[in-house]
Amino acid sequence: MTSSVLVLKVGGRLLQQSEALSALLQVCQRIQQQRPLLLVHGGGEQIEHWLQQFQFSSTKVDGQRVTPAAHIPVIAGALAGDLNSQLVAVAQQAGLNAVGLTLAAGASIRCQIDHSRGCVGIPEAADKHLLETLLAQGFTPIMASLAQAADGQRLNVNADLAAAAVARLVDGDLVLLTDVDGILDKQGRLIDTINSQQAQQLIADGTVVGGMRVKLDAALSAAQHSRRSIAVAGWQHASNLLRLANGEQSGTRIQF
Ligand SMILES: Nc1ncnc2c1ncn2[C@@H]1O[C@H](COP(=O)(O)OP(=O)(O)O)[C@@H](O)[C@H]1O
Ligand SMILES: CC(=O)N[C@@H](CCC(=O)OP(=O)(O)O)C(=O)O
Repeated sequence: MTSSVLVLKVGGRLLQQSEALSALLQVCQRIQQQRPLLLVHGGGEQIEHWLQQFQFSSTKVDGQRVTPAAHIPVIAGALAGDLNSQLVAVAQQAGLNAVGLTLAAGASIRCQIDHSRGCVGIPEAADKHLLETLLAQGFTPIMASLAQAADGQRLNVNADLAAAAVARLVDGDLVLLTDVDGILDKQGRLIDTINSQQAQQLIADGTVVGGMRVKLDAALSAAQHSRRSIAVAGWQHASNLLRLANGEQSGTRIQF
């Protein structure tokens, strides 16, 4: 049994699949009996939908959303309001003592502003006191990928980068769950392991693009920093997560 924290990132598409979500959170509840668990979530598709409802058009550059200040109330409503409270509710139904937070809670994560994209944060580990306190008391923090700058400006943060910063903060193992089985090669076959050189090649030759490119960057920097491998795996089969939590292989392992 390991006592290191498991940091699990889930994206917006999982939150639209109620059966898969509740199956996954039941597995989370079993894992939480063995080791501290923390969730970080995104919600890219829901943000897209909410922005359209408010007649805003939105673009991404290299997998990350360009975020004018006028979009922030809508994004905060989607991420920290609707999705976070939904995830907390499902987690509590599964028996977890879940606490909904943003990255800004307890000044856990601080951000530089990515001025090229507007109100977007580049997250860094900052203060672990709040998360360590919650984890030590058996709570399961569930963090929405919304942060703030030093001047209090709220910032939209890519959830994979957010999860990597949180994993660094709590010195945890990082699992990035997504809607595909892992990172696929040009023929659509699952790649078992990727090292730093292979990652650069997969990005340079256009095999890994968009959201998966951000995920691979996040995983690589987390692996290099923690000197541990990082998993990118699918959420479709909740048993995958149990295997990963037990140190077994599932999906793609990003090596340092
Ligand atoms: N080489 C690749 N292997 C797998 N998925 C890829 C690859 N390149 C791009 N993608 C895309 O990345 C998506 C996952 O990233 P993203 O949409 O950001 O998901 P999430 O919401 O889980 O973070 C996949 O659904 C797929 O369309
Ligand atoms: C800056 C940036 O790109 N922020 C993301 C935050 C949500 C996210 O990352 O959601 P998924 O995990 O579902 O992709 C966005 O606005 O889509």
